[in-house]
Amino acid sequence: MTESPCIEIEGLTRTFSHRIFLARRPITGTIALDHVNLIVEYGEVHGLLGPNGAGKTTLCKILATILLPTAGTVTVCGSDVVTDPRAVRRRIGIVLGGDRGLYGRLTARQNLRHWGALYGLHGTALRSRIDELTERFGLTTRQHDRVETFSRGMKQRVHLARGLIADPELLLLDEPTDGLDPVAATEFRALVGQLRAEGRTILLTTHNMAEAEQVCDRVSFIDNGTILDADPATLSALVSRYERIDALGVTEPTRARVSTIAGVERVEDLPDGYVRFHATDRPAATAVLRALVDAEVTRIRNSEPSLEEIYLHLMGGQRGMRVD
Ligand SMILES: Nc1ncnc2c1ncn2[C@@H]1O[C@H](COP(=O)(O)OP(=O)(O)OP(=O)(O)O)[C@@H](O)[C@H]1O
Repeated sequence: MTESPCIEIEGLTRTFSHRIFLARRPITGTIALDHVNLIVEYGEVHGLLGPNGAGKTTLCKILATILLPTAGTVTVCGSDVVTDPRAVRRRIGIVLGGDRGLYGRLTARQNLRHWGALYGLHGTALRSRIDELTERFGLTTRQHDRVETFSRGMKQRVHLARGLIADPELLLLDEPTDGLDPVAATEFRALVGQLRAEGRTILLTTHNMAEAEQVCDRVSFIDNGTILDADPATLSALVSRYERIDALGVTEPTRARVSTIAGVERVEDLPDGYVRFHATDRPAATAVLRALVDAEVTRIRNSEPSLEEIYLHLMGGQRGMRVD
Protein backbone atom coordinates (compact mmCIF):
# COMPACT_ATOMS: atom_id res chain seq x y z
CA MET A 1 0.00 0.00 0.00
CA THR A 2 1.36 3.44 -0.87
CA GLU A 3 1.45 6.06 1.86
CA SER A 4 -0.88 9.00 1.30
CA PRO A 5 0.82 12.36 0.75
CA CYS A 6 1.56 14.80 3.58
CA ILE A 7 -0.52 17.53 1.92
CA GLU A 8 -3.34 16.73 -0.46
CA ILE A 9 -5.32 19.65 -1.88
CA GLU A 10 -8.16 19.16 -4.31
CA GLY A 11 -10.25 21.88 -5.94
CA LEU A 12 -9.42 24.39 -3.20
CA THR A 13 -11.19 27.71 -3.65
CA ARG A 14 -11.20 30.62 -1.22
CA THR A 15 -13.01 33.88 -1.79
CA PHE A 16 -13.07 37.03 0.34
CA SER A 17 -16.15 39.22 0.28
CA HIS A 18 -15.86 42.98 0.62
CA ARG A 19 -18.62 45.07 2.09
CA ILE A 20 -18.91 48.49 0.56
CA PHE A 21 -19.54 51.28 3.07
CA LEU A 22 -23.22 51.35 4.12
CA ALA A 23 -24.14 48.44 1.85
CA ARG A 24 -26.15 45.68 3.56
CA ARG A 25 -24.65 42.74 1.72
CA PRO A 26 -21.14 42.07 0.43
CA ILE A 27 -20.99 43.41 -3.09
CA THR A 28 -17.54 42.63 -4.37
CA GLY A 29 -15.31 39.63 -3.84
CA THR A 30 -11.72 38.52 -4.35
CA ILE A 31 -10.97 34.98 -5.46
CA ALA A 32 -7.73 34.37 -3.54
CA LEU A 33 -7.53 30.67 -4.53
CA ASP A 34 -9.26 29.20 -7.54
CA HIS A 35 -9.59 25.40 -7.78
CA VAL A 36 -6.08 24.68 -6.56
CA ASN A 37 -4.78 21.10 -6.67
CA LEU A 38 -1.49 20.30 -4.97
CA ILE A 39 0.27 17.27 -3.55
CA VAL A 40 3.27 17.42 -1.23
CA GLU A 41 4.88 14.12 -0.29
CA TYR A 42 6.37 13.34 3.13
CA GLY A 43 10.01 14.41 3.44
CA GLU A 44 9.80 16.89 0.58
CA VAL A 45 10.75 20.58 0.63
CA HIS A 46 8.15 22.05 -1.69
CA GLY A 47 8.45 25.61 -2.94
CA LEU A 48 5.31 27.56 -3.73
CA LEU A 49 6.47 30.43 -5.90
CA GLY A 50 4.41 33.42 -6.84
CA PRO A 51 4.26 37.21 -6.86
CA ASN A 52 2.56 39.41 -4.25
CA GLY A 53 -1.14 38.71 -3.95
CA ALA A 54 -0.87 35.31 -5.70
CA GLY A 55 -2.61 33.48 -2.84
CA LYS A 56 0.39 31.95 -1.02
CA THR A 57 -0.47 33.23 2.47
CA THR A 58 -4.12 32.29 2.05
CA LEU A 59 -3.05 28.74 1.16
CA CYS A 60 -0.74 28.53 4.20
CA LYS A 61 -3.46 29.84 6.50
CA ILE A 62 -5.90 27.22 5.23
CA LEU A 63 -3.30 24.47 5.77
CA ALA A 64 -2.72 25.83 9.28
CA THR A 65 -6.51 25.81 9.96
CA ILE A 66 -6.49 29.59 10.51
CA LEU A 67 -8.83 30.14 7.53
CA LEU A 68 -11.58 27.92 6.17
CA PRO A 69 -11.79 26.95 2.51
CA THR A 70 -14.79 28.21 0.55
CA ALA A 71 -14.79 24.95 -1.48
CA GLY A 72 -12.60 21.92 -2.09
CA THR A 73 -10.83 19.49 0.23
CA VAL A 74 -7.54 19.85 2.08
CA THR A 75 -5.93 16.97 3.94
CA VAL A 76 -2.82 17.46 6.08
CA CYS A 77 -1.01 14.42 7.49
CA GLY A 78 -4.15 12.38 6.83
CA SER A 79 -6.59 14.75 8.60
CA ASP A 80 -9.11 17.09 7.02
CA VAL A 81 -8.55 20.76 7.87
CA VAL A 82 -12.29 21.44 8.15
CA THR A 83 -13.58 18.36 9.94
CA ASP A 84 -10.51 17.59 12.08
CA PRO A 85 -8.57 20.84 12.63
CA ARG A 86 -7.23 19.78 16.05
CA ALA A 87 -5.50 16.73 14.60
CA VAL A 88 -3.99 18.94 11.87
CA ARG A 89 -2.70 21.50 14.39
CA ARG A 90 -0.91 18.79 16.36
CA ARG A 91 1.13 17.82 13.29
CA ILE A 92 2.13 21.23 11.90
CA GLY A 93 4.26 24.26 12.74
CA ILE A 94 3.96 27.59 10.98
CA VAL A 95 6.64 30.24 10.50
CA LEU A 96 5.62 33.58 9.10
CA GLY A 97 7.93 36.16 7.59
CA GLY A 98 8.05 39.86 8.44
CA ASP A 99 6.77 41.00 11.82
CA ARG A 100 3.88 38.60 12.15
CA GLY A 101 3.45 36.11 14.96
CA LEU A 102 5.76 37.01 17.89
CA TYR A 103 5.07 39.02 21.02
CA GLY A 104 7.72 41.76 21.00
CA ARG A 105 7.36 42.66 24.67
CA LEU A 106 7.89 39.09 25.81
CA THR A 107 11.33 37.48 25.95
CA ALA A 108 12.31 34.77 23.48
CA ARG A 109 11.83 32.16 26.20
CA GLN A 110 8.41 33.52 27.21
CA ASN A 111 7.30 33.45 23.57
CA LEU A 112 8.36 29.83 23.25
CA ARG A 113 6.73 28.93 26.57
CA HIS A 114 3.48 30.55 25.43
CA TRP A 115 3.41 28.66 22.13
CA GLY A 116 4.50 25.42 23.76
CA ALA A 117 1.61 25.72 26.26
CA LEU A 118 -0.80 26.24 23.35
CA TYR A 119 0.42 22.92 21.97
CA GLY A 120 -0.21 21.29 25.36
CA LEU A 121 3.43 21.12 26.49
CA HIS A 122 4.15 21.81 30.18
CA GLY A 123 6.73 21.41 32.95
CA THR A 124 9.99 19.61 32.31
CA ALA A 125 9.07 18.52 28.80
CA LEU A 126 8.46 22.13 27.76
CA ARG A 127 11.58 23.41 29.57
CA SER A 128 13.87 20.90 27.95
CA ARG A 129 12.32 21.46 24.52
CA ILE A 130 12.92 25.23 24.86
CA ASP A 131 16.52 24.60 26.04
CA GLU A 132 17.11 22.36 23.05
CA LEU A 133 15.68 24.85 20.55
CA THR A 134 17.34 27.98 21.97
CA GLU A 135 20.66 26.12 21.94
CA ARG A 136 20.11 24.84 18.42
CA PHE A 137 19.22 28.26 17.03
CA GLY A 138 21.93 30.23 18.86
CA LEU A 139 19.49 32.03 21.15
CA THR A 140 20.74 30.85 24.54
CA THR A 141 22.54 34.04 25.54
CA ARG A 142 19.61 36.26 24.52
CA GLN A 143 16.72 34.03 25.58
CA HIS A 144 15.76 36.32 28.49
CA ASP A 145 15.73 39.50 26.37
CA ARG A 146 12.60 40.99 24.89
CA VAL A 147 12.10 39.95 21.28
CA GLU A 148 11.50 43.59 20.25
CA THR A 149 15.21 44.23 20.92
CA PHE A 150 16.30 41.48 18.49
CA SER A 151 17.61 41.91 14.96
CA ARG A 152 15.33 40.63 12.17
CA GLY A 153 17.57 37.58 11.72
CA MET A 154 17.33 36.68 15.41
CA LYS A 155 13.57 37.22 15.43
CA GLN A 156 13.32 34.82 12.53
CA ARG A 157 15.29 32.21 14.46
CA VAL A 158 12.81 32.61 17.35
CA HIS A 159 10.04 32.13 14.77
CA LEU A 160 11.63 28.92 13.58
CA ALA A 161 12.07 27.67 17.15
CA ARG A 162 8.41 28.51 17.76
CA GLY A 163 7.37 26.61 14.63
CA LEU A 164 9.29 23.55 15.87
CA ILE A 165 8.20 23.63 19.50
CA ALA A 166 5.81 20.69 19.16
CA ASP A 167 8.17 18.74 16.89
CA PRO A 168 5.83 18.95 13.86
CA GLU A 169 5.96 16.65 10.87
CA LEU A 170 5.04 19.49 8.53
CA LEU A 171 6.50 22.97 8.68
CA LEU A 172 4.80 25.80 6.80
CA LEU A 173 7.25 28.60 6.04
CA ASP A 174 5.47 31.64 4.63
CA GLU A 175 7.98 34.06 3.09
CA PRO A 176 10.37 33.24 5.96
CA THR A 177 13.27 35.38 4.74
CA ASP A 178 11.16 38.42 3.92
CA GLY A 179 13.01 41.50 5.16
CA LEU A 180 16.16 39.62 6.19
CA ASP A 181 19.56 40.90 5.09
CA PRO A 182 21.50 38.52 2.80
CA VAL A 183 23.63 37.09 5.64
CA ALA A 184 20.65 36.37 7.89
CA ALA A 185 18.71 34.95 4.90
CA THR A 186 21.59 32.60 4.03
CA GLU A 187 21.81 31.51 7.67
CA PHE A 188 18.08 30.85 7.73
CA ARG A 189 18.24 28.78 4.53
CA ALA A 190 21.04 26.69 6.06
CA LEU A 191 18.74 25.95 9.01
CA VAL A 192 16.00 24.91 6.57
CA GLY A 193 18.55 22.59 4.95
CA GLN A 194 19.18 20.95 8.34
CA LEU A 195 15.45 20.45 8.90
CA ARG A 196 15.14 18.85 5.49
CA ALA A 197 18.03 16.52 6.33
CA GLU A 198 16.03 15.44 9.41
CA GLY A 199 13.31 14.30 7.01
CA ARG A 200 10.75 16.96 7.87
CA THR A 201 8.22 17.97 5.25
CA ILE A 202 8.36 21.67 4.44
CA LEU A 203 6.11 23.91 2.36
CA LEU A 204 7.97 27.13 1.67
CA THR A 205 6.30 30.08 0.01
CA THR A 206 8.54 32.65 -1.57
CA HIS A 207 8.92 35.01 -4.47
CA ASN A 208 12.67 34.65 -4.26
CA MET A 209 13.97 32.37 -7.00
CA ALA A 210 17.46 32.00 -5.55
CA GLU A 211 15.93 30.77 -2.30
CA ALA A 212 13.76 28.22 -4.08
CA GLU A 213 16.74 26.98 -6.08
CA GLN A 214 18.80 26.54 -2.93
CA VAL A 215 16.37 24.75 -0.66
CA CYS A 216 13.49 23.16 -2.58
CA ASP A 217 13.18 19.64 -3.98
CA ARG A 218 10.13 20.50 -6.07
CA VAL A 219 8.38 23.72 -6.94
CA SER A 220 4.90 24.85 -7.98
CA PHE A 221 4.04 28.24 -9.41
CA ILE A 222 0.98 30.18 -8.32
CA ASP A 223 -0.49 33.37 -9.75
CA ASN A 224 -3.92 34.92 -9.31
CA GLY A 225 -4.95 32.01 -7.10
CA THR A 226 -4.20 29.38 -9.74
CA ILE A 227 -1.38 26.83 -9.88
CA LEU A 228 0.25 27.55 -13.23
CA ASP A 229 2.10 24.39 -13.99
CA ALA A 230 -0.20 21.61 -12.91
CA ASP A 231 2.64 19.11 -12.55
CA PRO A 232 4.94 20.18 -9.72
CA ALA A 233 8.42 19.45 -10.95
CA THR A 234 11.84 18.83 -9.55
CA LEU A 235 14.02 21.77 -10.45
CA SER A 236 16.11 19.79 -12.92
CA ALA A 237 13.04 18.39 -14.70
CA LEU A 238 11.50 21.84 -14.84
CA VAL A 239 14.61 23.43 -16.26
CA SER A 240 15.00 20.73 -18.92
CA ARG A 241 11.48 21.50 -20.22
CA TYR A 242 12.73 24.82 -21.56
CA GLU A 243 15.73 25.20 -23.81
CA ARG A 244 17.76 28.05 -25.18
CA ILE A 245 19.76 27.78 -28.35
CA ASP A 246 22.36 30.45 -29.04
CA ALA A 247 23.80 30.91 -32.53
CA LEU A 248 26.41 33.23 -34.04
CA GLY A 249 26.31 34.57 -37.60
CA VAL A 250 22.57 34.13 -38.14
CA THR A 251 21.37 35.99 -41.23
CA GLU A 252 18.10 37.94 -41.15
CA PRO A 253 16.21 35.45 -43.39
CA THR A 254 17.37 32.51 -41.19
CA ARG A 255 16.39 34.38 -38.03
CA ALA A 256 12.94 35.11 -39.49
CA ARG A 257 12.47 31.48 -40.57
CA VAL A 258 13.59 29.98 -37.24
CA SER A 259 11.47 32.35 -35.19
CA THR A 260 8.29 31.03 -36.85
CA ILE A 261 8.98 27.41 -35.78
CA ALA A 262 6.22 26.17 -33.44
CA GLY A 263 7.44 26.30 -29.83
CA VAL A 264 9.90 29.15 -30.37
CA GLU A 265 8.50 31.75 -28.06
CA ARG A 266 11.11 34.50 -28.17
CA VAL A 267 14.28 35.58 -29.98
CA GLU A 268 16.85 37.68 -28.17
CA ASP A 269 20.11 39.43 -29.13
CA LEU A 270 22.87 38.70 -26.62
CA PRO A 271 25.67 41.18 -25.82
CA ASP A 272 28.31 38.78 -27.21
CA GLY A 273 26.72 38.86 -30.71
CA TYR A 274 24.88 35.53 -30.41
CA VAL A 275 21.15 35.29 -31.17
CA ARG A 276 19.20 33.32 -28.56
CA PHE A 277 16.13 31.27 -29.54
CA HIS A 278 13.92 30.36 -26.57
CA ALA A 279 12.17 27.03 -27.13
CA THR A 280 9.43 25.75 -24.85
CA ASP A 281 10.05 22.06 -25.42
CA ARG A 282 12.58 19.54 -26.69
CA PRO A 283 11.00 18.98 -30.18
CA ALA A 284 11.02 22.75 -30.80
CA ALA A 285 14.68 22.93 -29.73
CA THR A 286 15.53 20.07 -32.10
CA ALA A 287 13.70 21.82 -34.97
CA VAL A 288 15.64 25.04 -34.25
CA LEU A 289 18.95 23.17 -34.29
CA ARG A 290 18.05 21.45 -37.56
CA ALA A 291 17.03 24.75 -39.22
CA LEU A 292 20.24 26.43 -38.09
CA VAL A 293 22.42 23.59 -39.35
CA ASP A 294 20.52 23.59 -42.68
CA ALA A 295 21.28 27.31 -42.93
CA GLU A 296 24.97 26.46 -42.41
CA VAL A 297 25.22 28.19 -39.05
CA THR A 298 28.09 26.45 -37.28
CA ARG A 299 28.61 28.41 -34.07
CA ILE A 300 25.81 27.01 -31.92
CA ARG A 301 25.55 26.38 -28.18
CA ASN A 302 22.60 25.46 -26.03
CA SER A 303 21.95 26.02 -22.36
CA GLU A 304 19.31 25.59 -19.71
CA PRO A 305 17.40 28.57 -18.39
CA SER A 306 17.49 29.71 -14.79
CA LEU A 307 14.48 29.21 -12.55
CA GLU A 308 14.02 32.97 -12.74
CA GLU A 309 13.52 32.81 -16.51
CA ILE A 310 11.01 29.97 -16.15
CA TYR A 311 9.16 31.96 -13.54
CA LEU A 312 8.95 34.97 -15.83
CA HIS A 313 7.84 32.76 -18.69
CA LEU A 314 5.06 31.21 -16.61
CA MET A 315 3.99 34.53 -15.14
CA GLY A 316 3.97 36.00 -18.64
CA GLY A 317 5.59 39.21 -17.47
CA GLN A 318 7.92 40.95 -15.10
CA ARG A 319 5.83 40.87 -11.94
CA GLY A 320 6.99 40.38 -8.39
CA MET A 321 10.30 38.69 -9.04
CA ARG A 322 13.27 38.99 -6.77
CA VAL A 323 16.67 37.44 -7.11
CA ASP A 324 19.35 38.04 -4.48
N1 LIG B 1 -8.58 38.99 4.74
C1 LIG B 1 -8.67 39.31 3.45
N2 LIG B 1 -9.70 40.07 2.99
C2 LIG B 1 -9.83 40.37 1.71
N3 LIG B 1 -8.97 40.00 0.74
C3 LIG B 1 -7.91 39.26 1.12
C4 LIG B 1 -7.70 38.88 2.48
N4 LIG B 1 -6.57 38.14 2.55
C5 LIG B 1 -6.09 38.06 1.28
N5 LIG B 1 -6.88 38.73 0.43
C6 LIG B 1 -6.69 38.87 -1.02
O1 LIG B 1 -6.47 37.58 -1.56
C7 LIG B 1 -5.46 37.61 -2.56
C8 LIG B 1 -4.32 36.68 -2.19
O2 LIG B 1 -3.65 37.20 -1.05
P1 LIG B 1 -2.46 36.45 -0.29
O3 LIG B 1 -2.10 37.27 0.91
O4 LIG B 1 -2.85 35.04 -0.05
O5 LIG B 1 -1.31 36.51 -1.38
P2 LIG B 1 0.26 36.23 -1.22
O6 LIG B 1 0.64 35.43 -2.40
O7 LIG B 1 0.56 35.68 0.11
O8 LIG B 1 0.87 37.68 -1.37
P3 LIG B 1 2.05 38.40 -0.52
O9 LIG B 1 3.34 37.84 -1.03
O10 LIG B 1 1.86 39.83 -0.88
O11 LIG B 1 1.78 38.11 0.92
C9 LIG B 1 -5.04 39.07 -2.68
O12 LIG B 1 -5.76 39.65 -3.73
C10 LIG B 1 -5.45 39.66 -1.36
O13 LIG B 1 -5.74 41.03 -1.49
